[in-house]
Amino acid sequence: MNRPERILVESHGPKAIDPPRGVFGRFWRDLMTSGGRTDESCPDFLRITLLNLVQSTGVLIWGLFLLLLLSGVLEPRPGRLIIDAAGLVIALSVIIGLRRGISVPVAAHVTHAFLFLGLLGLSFTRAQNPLTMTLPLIYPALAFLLLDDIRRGLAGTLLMTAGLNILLSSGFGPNLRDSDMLLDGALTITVVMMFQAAVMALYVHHRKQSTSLLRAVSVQLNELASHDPLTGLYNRRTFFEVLERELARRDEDKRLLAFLLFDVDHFKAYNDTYGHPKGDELLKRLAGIASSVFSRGEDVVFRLGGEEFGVVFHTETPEQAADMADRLLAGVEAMGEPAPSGPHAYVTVSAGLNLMAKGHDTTANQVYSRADQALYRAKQDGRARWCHASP
Ligand SMILES: Nc1nc2c(ncn2[C@@H]2O[C@H](COP(=O)(O)OP(=O)(O)OP(=O)(O)O)[C@@H](O)[C@H]2O)c(=O)[nH]1
Repeated sequence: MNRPERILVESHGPKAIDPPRGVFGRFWRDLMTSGGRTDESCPDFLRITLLNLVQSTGVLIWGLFLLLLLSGVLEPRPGRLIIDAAGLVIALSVIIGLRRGISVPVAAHVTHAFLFLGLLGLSFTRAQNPLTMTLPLIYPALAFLLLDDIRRGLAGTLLMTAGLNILLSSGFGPNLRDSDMLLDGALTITVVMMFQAAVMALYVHHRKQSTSLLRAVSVQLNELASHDPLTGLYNRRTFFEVLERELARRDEDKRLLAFLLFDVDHFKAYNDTYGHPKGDELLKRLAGIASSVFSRGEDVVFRLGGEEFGVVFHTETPEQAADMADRLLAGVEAMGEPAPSGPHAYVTVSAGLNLMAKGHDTTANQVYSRADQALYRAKQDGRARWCHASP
């Protein structure tokens, strides 16, 4: 079967989203969708939402610290103030940047780097606090989701695990004098992180599987939407897409663009005489004959409906196009299928040939309709013949 170079059947459209209720609901939606720049149909929606979530939590935490530092509840040491201000500026920059459309990977890398350094810094400075020791446990999952990359997620996990184990064994961490607790702590962190890594790997594996399943389904849907199920040829819908594309690039090509429309003669009588299943069989055989006559890479054969077929092809000269039409008609007759009625012994087809002159036939509809008029003339003139579309 002939194939056009590229046929895409796409369908998209944003999903309807319930309008958020209340001032807080609207604020939250506005924050998470980067000021309405994204919605659930956006491929990076989850990642952008996560980035907004991490960074808005950052704004809250850094803001609270700033208040505590400025109000004197916490000692406002210059180092603390600098780190706090930097955290606040980065968190706000990422949130505003996402609203303005900065690239998601950039926002993700900035967030990830800050998270990594922050958690590592916390582990060093607050290692005595058991709660701090649990914070890095959330790191691998966040790193993985933010970077959307299993290799980096795993590398980060290993780094963090190694770092924490070195920390613990070098004298930081809770119950430092109790070597059993030390070992327990290191083991727990290692096991938990490895478990997270395993879960991530599993998740990625399943996601890959479902992605390839989705791809296969979409290929099948594309096939169904673009092909005629009886003959396996491209259908009418694809015909118009292909023809529009060929018309658009006609000027770049020195060759002639041609369209041959053909239709079985007395097909109703054939069905009535031999039965509908035999009629179907005949249509399939005709599809095979047309595909073998028009078998060059760029030739495309379509079933346009009922017993009507079309071929879009290129030729060097009008004579060559006429020769192709002759070969198709002769090929059908040579099949030797007994005709149900009419003057011909065997089943025949009639056709209209439209050589799309440059400057004429600017739309696929015009091309089709002029070929259809030529086909009509061929039928009027006694069938089993083809006519040129009048210029
Ligand atoms: N077996 C079969 N018949 C079909 C199919 N689609 C359309 N037909 C039949 O094709 C016949 C077309 O009849 P007409 O339009 O009168 O054309 P015709 O009998 O070929 O007459 P001319 O084209 O003037 O020679 C109708 O009887 C349709 O039922 C199909 O998929 N399978």
